[in-house]
Amino acid sequence: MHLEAQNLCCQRGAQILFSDINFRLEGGKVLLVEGKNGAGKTTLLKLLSGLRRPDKGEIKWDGVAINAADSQFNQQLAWLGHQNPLKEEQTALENLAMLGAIRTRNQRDEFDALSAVGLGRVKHKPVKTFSAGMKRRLALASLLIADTRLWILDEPQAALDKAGIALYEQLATEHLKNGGMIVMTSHHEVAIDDIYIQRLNLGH
Ligand SMILES: Nc1ncnc2c1ncn2[C@@H]1O[C@H](COP(=O)(O)OP(=O)(O)OP(=O)(O)O)[C@@H](O)[C@H]1O
Repeated sequence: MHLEAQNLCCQRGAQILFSDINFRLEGGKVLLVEGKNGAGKTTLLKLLSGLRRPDKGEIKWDGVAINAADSQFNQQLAWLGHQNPLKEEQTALENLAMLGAIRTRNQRDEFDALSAVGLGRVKHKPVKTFSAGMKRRLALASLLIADTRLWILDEPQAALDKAGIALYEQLATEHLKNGGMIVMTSHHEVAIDDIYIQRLNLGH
């Protein structure tokens, strides 16, 4: 499986954010999308997730346009934006069950995923009692129960402490070792082995 972008262009108002973006991402690779504040990283991730259409160019999953009727793209995608898709009144376990229901599941259960991100002891607590870092950990747990090849993650490490960042890097590396792919942004260096890394700099 592979994700491919061909001659992508995106305009916002009169401003051309980026043009002629090309890449091909294979299993076992992470694409680090780099660039300053406002360079268009989030916008590019939204295009790649199918949440927004490019002004020009094509995005293909295994050679098929991601918005084509016969595309397998949506079954293979786990998207995590800036904001955590969590319900404040519900517990960690309830939130994870809800997030699990919207994606193809793997064999891992919610309890195991919550333990893996260090939230095992607060699984029955409502999310409104969580810190920002705990909420991000919970959002990341949703990736662990999904059977999706591609993770597209906008600043997955935001709000995480040092241990949380290391945990994310470890989970990401496991996903890559299993043949998964990741597209992500980060304003910090990401400690994932160079052999997995592909970079895309949006300049500006
Ligand atoms: N809803 C919107 N309407 C109009 N312009 C927008 C909107 N959202 C973003 N923009 C513009 O698009 C540009 C790119 O924004 P984007 O969020 O993709 O950048 P980014 O690289 O992710 O930034 P950051 O590092 O701050 O997260 C910015 O110049 C911004 O002003």
